[in-house]
Amino acid sequence: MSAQKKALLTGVTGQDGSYLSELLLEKGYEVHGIIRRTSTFNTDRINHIYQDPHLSDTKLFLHYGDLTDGTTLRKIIEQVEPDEIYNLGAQSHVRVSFDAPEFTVDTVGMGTLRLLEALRDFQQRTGQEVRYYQAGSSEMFGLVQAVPQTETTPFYPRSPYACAKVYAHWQTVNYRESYDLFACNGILFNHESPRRGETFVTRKITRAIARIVAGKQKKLYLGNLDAKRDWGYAKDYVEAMWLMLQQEKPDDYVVATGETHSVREFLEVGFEYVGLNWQDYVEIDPRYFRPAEVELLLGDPTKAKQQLGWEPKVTFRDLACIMVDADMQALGLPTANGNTSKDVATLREATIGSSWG
Ligand SMILES: Nc1nc2c(ncn2[C@@H]2O[C@H](COP(=O)(O)OP(=O)(O)O[C@H]3O[C@H](CO)[C@@H](O)[C@H](O)[C@@H]3O)[C@@H](O)[C@H]2O)c(=O)[nH]1
Repeated sequence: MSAQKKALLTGVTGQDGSYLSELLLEKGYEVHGIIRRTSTFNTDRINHIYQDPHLSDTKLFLHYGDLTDGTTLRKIIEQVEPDEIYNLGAQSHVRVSFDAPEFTVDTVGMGTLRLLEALRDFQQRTGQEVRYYQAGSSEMFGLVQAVPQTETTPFYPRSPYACAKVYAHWQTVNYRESYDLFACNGILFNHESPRRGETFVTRKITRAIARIVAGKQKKLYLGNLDAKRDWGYAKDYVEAMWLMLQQEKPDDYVVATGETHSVREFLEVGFEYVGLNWQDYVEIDPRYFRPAEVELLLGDPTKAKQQLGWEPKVTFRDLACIMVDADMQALGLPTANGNTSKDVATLREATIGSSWG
């Protein structure tokens, strides 16, 4: 292993990729991210940590590639020789996965297999250990089998996205057991932040609140308000990813807060925070319903707490308020009273992030 650790991330331009890159850079890593070529810039979330690669102290490097392109993944691994790989890339929108199932499964399912194969070959050929983190999802639990959900709760996926995540999960377990790879699955429950893509429900709500306050929007159209999620703060969650790869043995962990709240409750907290009544603004549009819905997610993070020493730090209410404040600030509005200004200051840097879908 080189003196300075090197990490390779897929999904580096996403919410989690940007927070994880910051964390790894703080820890002295050299960070390599794989980005997709797009006709418009897609690096908003990492622009603040990106430096000109010609500078001698550059620590963040970007490589063009894609989870659908195994040859390039191999080339990048050969070139970077990473100590750790974090597979965060995906078509990650559950609703969109019903519209684009093949693409979703190709990136999420086959993409994971391509990466694991490339990693296995590299490790076997060079003898260098590469630790692997697989971004698993609480969506894998799908139709409720038991609550709270733990590492041993059976999966019952309810979307093309979730089916592909289950496939990726078991491939990761299989590669660990078959080839003695240090490969971990993080089963992460929903995690949000001001960098969340605008089409996920929390950010859709907080962005709409700010736009309503600014007079730029009159209505907010949503789907199922009864769905319940275990919502945590993304910055807390990337720490758990890193911790998993620092253990003596590879294993799988649930990462969650242990609390569940409905979409309706998120609306209540967010609108109330700016002194508005959500019922005056929200309308239901069936286009946002899903062919099959996951009604209830509630995780039990006991194993992560005990074995990783990991704790979620941001509560449900604080999370909603942090996100509202950040969206207010992005529109040049004063933030509402009562929020922790430290969090807003830390988060102001990146109220961006457009995920399509
Ligand atoms: N996106 C969206 N969701 C809505 C809306 N109205 C209601 N919802 C409901 O809000 C819940 C949360 O939806 P999302 O924020 O889109 O997230 P998700 O489907 O739970 O998936 C997210 O979390 C997973 C981990 O559990 C991740 O794996 C996945 O990639 C994604 O980040 C779902 O039950 C959805 O039906 C809407 O207008 N838009």
